[in-house]
Amino acid sequence: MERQYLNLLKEILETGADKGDRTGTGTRAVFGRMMRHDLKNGLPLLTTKRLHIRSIICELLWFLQGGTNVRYLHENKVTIWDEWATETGDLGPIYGAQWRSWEGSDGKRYDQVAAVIDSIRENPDSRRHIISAWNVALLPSEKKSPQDNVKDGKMALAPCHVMYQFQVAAGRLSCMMTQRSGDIFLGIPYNTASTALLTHMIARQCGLEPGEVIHSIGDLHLYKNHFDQARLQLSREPRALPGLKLKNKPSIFDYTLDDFEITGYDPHPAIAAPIAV
Ligand SMILES: Nc1nc(=O)c2c([nH]1)NC[C@@H]1CN(c3ccc(C(=O)N[C@@H](CCC(=O)O)C(=O)O)cc3)CN21
Ligand SMILES: O=c1ccn([C@H]2C[C@H](O)[C@@H](COP(=O)(O)O)O2)c(=O)[nH]1
Repeated sequence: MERQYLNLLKEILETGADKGDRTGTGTRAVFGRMMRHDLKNGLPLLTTKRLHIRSIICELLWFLQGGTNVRYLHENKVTIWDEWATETGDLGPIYGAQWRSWEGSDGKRYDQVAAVIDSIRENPDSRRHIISAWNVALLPSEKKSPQDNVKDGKMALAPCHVMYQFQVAAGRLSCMMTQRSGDIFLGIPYNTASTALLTHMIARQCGLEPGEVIHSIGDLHLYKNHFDQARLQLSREPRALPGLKLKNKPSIFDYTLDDFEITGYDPHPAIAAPIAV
């Protein structure tokens, strides 16, 4: 499980192509990789460094509420989106807006999360259980700052985790998440864990067992100022995966932080790294 992650980290360091990027930091990158995590083996949280699980859960709850302002994150002492927000805390129509209220050309608002739960319940065999954030009309300009994009009514950042596709088979719900761009040291561990939590939550709402999380990534990169941290992490041995105890709730939109209990998480210490803005 975690070996897949460590192997990708090693592959990028040893064989990746050096390339520039929007943030000006510089990266070493590969293109088109996949990790698979069977949720029956545990919650896919890294153990070779401690992850700040409260940030991951709160960010997911914020998306599920349709949140696009850092206010809710701040109320929970989560600061991971601060660098991209305007002075009023706004991030434009990012994930939360697209998941819960995608504006159609007919002027109607579409709740993709509620719709995907309905479709999984009513037509489990469908191959169209999808939540997409790639709303072309609202993509930001790479030539402008996140804050200027928000002022133009655009997203602060283009969606990275672009699409979630669910499949029901043999009573299990699996999710393939497609990510166009992945910061392997800081972003990817959050994205894998978040997708696993979302899969558990939707499975519970639909009376299904959680299946696999398949994480597919386009440009997968290690920022140049994360090389030493990556080497330190590669020197560590993975430990047993933690478990998740999730409360039952009438609706997926009723969850709060207290409804998640992570059991048996015994990671190596956290490794600090600067975020590329
Ligand atoms: N360059 C970059 N990488 C990302 O992963 C990323 C972005 N930008 N922009 C939008 C969001 C914000 N995300 C973030 C932002 C910060 C951390 C971070 O600094 N994590 C620390 C702990 C900090 C905390 O949770 O309070 C870590 O050690 O994991 C992680 C993901 C993921 N996304
Ligand atoms: O959930 C997320 C959000 C962002 N990232 C990373 C991937 C890139 O390093 C940057 C985004 O920059 P782009 O120039 O828009 O690709 O943020 C992530 O890994 N996970």
